[in-house]
Amino acid sequence: DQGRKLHANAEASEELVDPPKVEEKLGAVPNGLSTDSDVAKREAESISNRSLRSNAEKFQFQAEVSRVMDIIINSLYSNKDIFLRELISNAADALDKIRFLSLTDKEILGEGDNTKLEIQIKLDKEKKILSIRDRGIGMTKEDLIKNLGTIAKSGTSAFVEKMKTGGDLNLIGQFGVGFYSVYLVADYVEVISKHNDDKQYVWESKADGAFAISEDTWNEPLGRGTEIKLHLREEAGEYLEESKLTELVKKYSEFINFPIYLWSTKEVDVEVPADEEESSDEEESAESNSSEEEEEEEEDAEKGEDEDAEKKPKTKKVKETTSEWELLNDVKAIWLRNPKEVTDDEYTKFYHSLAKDFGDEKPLAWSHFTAEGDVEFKTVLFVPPKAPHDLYESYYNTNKSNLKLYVRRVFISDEFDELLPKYLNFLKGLVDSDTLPLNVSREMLQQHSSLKTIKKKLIRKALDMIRRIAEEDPDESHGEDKKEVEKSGDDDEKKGQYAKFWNEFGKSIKLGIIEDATNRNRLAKLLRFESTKSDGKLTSLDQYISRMKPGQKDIFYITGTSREQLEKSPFLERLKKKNYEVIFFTDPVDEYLMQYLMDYEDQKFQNVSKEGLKLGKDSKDKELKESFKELTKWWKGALASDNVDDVKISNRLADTPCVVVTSKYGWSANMERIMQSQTLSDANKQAYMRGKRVLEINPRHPIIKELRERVVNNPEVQFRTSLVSCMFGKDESVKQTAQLIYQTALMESGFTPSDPKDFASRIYRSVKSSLNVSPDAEVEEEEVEEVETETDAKEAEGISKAEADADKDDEDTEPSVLKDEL
Ligand SMILES: Nc1ncnc2c1ncn2[C@@H]1O[C@H](COP(=O)(O)OP(=O)(O)OP(=O)(O)O)[C@@H](O)[C@H]1O
Repeated sequence: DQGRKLHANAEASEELVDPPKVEEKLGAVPNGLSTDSDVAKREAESISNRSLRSNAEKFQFQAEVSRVMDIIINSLYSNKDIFLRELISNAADALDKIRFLSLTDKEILGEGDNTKLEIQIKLDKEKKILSIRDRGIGMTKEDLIKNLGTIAKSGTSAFVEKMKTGGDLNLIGQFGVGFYSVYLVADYVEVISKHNDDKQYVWESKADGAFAISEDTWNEPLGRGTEIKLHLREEAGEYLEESKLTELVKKYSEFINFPIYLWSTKEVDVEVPADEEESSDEEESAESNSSEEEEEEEEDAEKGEDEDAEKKPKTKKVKETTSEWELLNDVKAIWLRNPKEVTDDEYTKFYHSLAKDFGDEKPLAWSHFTAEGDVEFKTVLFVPPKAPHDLYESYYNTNKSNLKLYVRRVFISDEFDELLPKYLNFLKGLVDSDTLPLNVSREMLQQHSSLKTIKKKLIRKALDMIRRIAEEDPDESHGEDKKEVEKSGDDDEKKGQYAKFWNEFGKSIKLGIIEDATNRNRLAKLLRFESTKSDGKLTSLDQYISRMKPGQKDIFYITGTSREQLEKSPFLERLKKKNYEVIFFTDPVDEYLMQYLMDYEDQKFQNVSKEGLKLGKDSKDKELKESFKELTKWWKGALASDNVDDVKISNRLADTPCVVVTSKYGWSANMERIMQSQTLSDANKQAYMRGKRVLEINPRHPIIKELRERVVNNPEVQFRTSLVSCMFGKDESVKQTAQLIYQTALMESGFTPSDPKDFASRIYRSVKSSLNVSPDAEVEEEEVEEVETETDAKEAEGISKAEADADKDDEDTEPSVLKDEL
C-alpha cells in the first residue's frame, strides 16, 4: 500500500516510500516490446531516480471533478465493466487524432513501432495491474493537468446532478468524464503519457482529492501515446482474467476502428525429440501444472506410438507457456458493409459505441446508405432514443455536430458543423466520403464544394428517416398512404415510437421550420400537437386537413401555456360549437414557429385569438353590427385611456360577454407573457411589438345587451360620459362597469392587467354596489394611541427632527427606485 503512495513533494517526507516497496511497485513494465535485461536496467535506473521525487508536483482536483470521483468510488454500481470501454474509447480517440495529423505531416508518426496505430492490453497478475496502452497522440504535461483533473467540462456538473437523482452510471461517457470510471475498479491509477511536443510524464492519483505529476525517468519510454496502469482493488480480481477482458472487448468495443490486442498467455503442447527426454522432463515438471494422471496418460500414449513405429525418431509432448498479442476485434467498418447484411442488433451495438450511449434502449431509427454520383459517401445516421442533457443549452452559440466525418476511412473530425444544420444536431452517426480530399487542412475541407451536396442529401435522408418512424408506428393513423419502408419491424416494437421521438426532439423539428425555409414543408409534415379533436393524443397537420369542414379555409390554432388552460378559452367557444378543430400550441417556441409557418398545403394558419377570424358569413352580421353601432362607439370612447384600438362585434363568442383580440402581426397575449418573462427583454421593443387591442363583444350576451340598453336609450349617458363632466353618479357607474368588463375580458384573454391596483379598486366599487354599500362609504378611522415613535426617540436622544426625517428619506429611496423599475 505504501508503495502506492504518490510521488510526493520532498516536503511531504512522510510520504516517501521505502526503497524495497518502491521496487515492488515499479517492477518490470510488461510491454512485450522490450527484453528482460532492458527492463531490469530501467528498473534499476528508476529506483535510483526515485530520489528525484521532489520534482513531482501535486495538484488538487477541481471541486466538481472531485465530486465525480467521490460518486464513482462510493458507487454501489454493479456494472464495473464500463471502465474498460471508456479507456478503449479514449485510446481510440487519441489514435484518431494522431492519424488525422499524420495526413498533412507524415513525420508525425515517427518510425518503427510508433507507426502502429493500435491498442494493447496487458495484465500483471502478481502485482494486480491492468495496463491499457495506445500509440495515440499522447498528452503533454499541461494536457495531463488540464484533462485529468483541473478543468471541469460542461458535462461534469450535469453528471453530478444526474447521479444525485439516481442516474445511470453506465451513461458516464456521454458527460465527458469517462476516464474517472477507472476508480470503479482501481484504487490507484497511473497515466504515463508521451506527446511529440513534450517529455514523458506520469500522472498518478489515489482519488483522494489530489493528483501528482512527475517527469517519467523510470518507466519504459513509450515513444508516443499513453499507458494507463490500473492498480486493481482487491474485489476487482476478475479483471485479471484474460477471458473476462476478451469478453468485454468483444461486447463493448466491437466497433473500435483500431486493432485491440491482448497480451495473452497460453499453455500449448509442444513436441520435443525423445532423445532429449530427460531434459524435457525437467522442463515439463518446472513449467507444466497438468495433473500427474494426465502426464501418465500422455506417456502411455507415447509408449504405444513408440511401439507401433519403432524406427521413427522418439518424440514427446510437453506443455509450454507462450505469450503473444491476440487480436480481439474485427476492424471492418460497419458502414462499408452492405446494409442487407448488417443485423438490427449490430446497428444497435454500433449506435451504442458511436454515441457512447450504453443505456438499454435501442436507437429510434437508423438510415444506412451509399450516395453515388459526383459526390460519393457512405453514411449511417441514428435517431437516439433520448435527447442528450444539453441539447438546447446554448443552441445558437455552440457548433456541436454529432456526425463524425471520415475521408476514405480516416477519421477527420466530429466537430464539423458543415455536415448538418443545427436543428439536426440531435442525430448521431458518421459520414465517410471518398470525394473529399485527404491531405488538406480542416479549413480547406470546410470550404470544399462537395460539402454542400453532402449536407443537402443528409438532410433529406434524415427527414425521411424521421418520417419513417411515424409511418411505421401503428399509433399514427397514416395507414392508407403507408409507403414502402427500408426496414420494417415488429408492430409492437414500433408502437408509440413517434410520440417518443416527438417528446424528445419535437423542439428541434420546430426550430427546423423556423430556420430551414427550403425544407419547411417537409418539416411541417413531422409536426405534432394536440387539438380540440385529438383526444389527448398527438395529431398532425395532414390529419387536421383531412378533418377540415367543407368550406373551412384556414387552419385554426391557439397559443398558451397548457392544453387544460386553452380548452377553457373563450376564443374557442363558437369554433367548438360549430365543430371546427383548433390546434393547441403550448410550447413557448410555438409563438416563434407560427411567425414562420404561414401556410401548409395551401391552407393559411389563423390564430383564433387574433383579428381576421372568418367562420363563414352570417346573414345577421350586418344587422347586428348596425344595431350595436352606438354601443361600440361609446365603449371605444370610454376605453380611450386603456389603449384600446377598437370595439367590434365578435364572431367567436358563445357564452362569454367579450374578449380582447390582437392585430394579426402584433404579439398575442401569450407572446407578451413570454417576452415579459425574458430577463433581457427590451421595454421599448415590447411597447412597439405589442399588438393592437380590439375589444370584441358578444351581441347575444345579456350583459352586453343590457349595456347597450343603458347607453342607447339614455343619450344623457353618452353625452355626459363623453364629456367626462360628471365624476360621480349613475352614468359614471355605467362607464366604470364598461371599463371593468374590458379589464376582466383582458385577463380572460390571457393578458396581464397593467394596473392591478386600478383593477382591484373597480372590482371593490362593483362589490360595494352589489352589497348596497354606498360608493362614498368611508373606511373607519383607527383610534390613535400615543405611541413613542422612532422619531420621538431620536429627538429624545438629541437628534433633531429634520435629521430624523432625512434618515427616513434615505431608507425610502431604494425601495421607491425599485418600485419604479418594476
Ligand atoms: N488515452 C488517451 N490519450 C490521450 N488523451 C487522453 C487519453 N485518455 C484521456 N485523454 C484526455 O483526457 C480527457 C478526459 O477524458 P474523459 O474520458 O474523462 O473524457 P472524454 O474522453 O473527453 O469524454 P468521454 O468520457 O465521453 O470519452 C480526454 O478528453 C482527452 O483529452
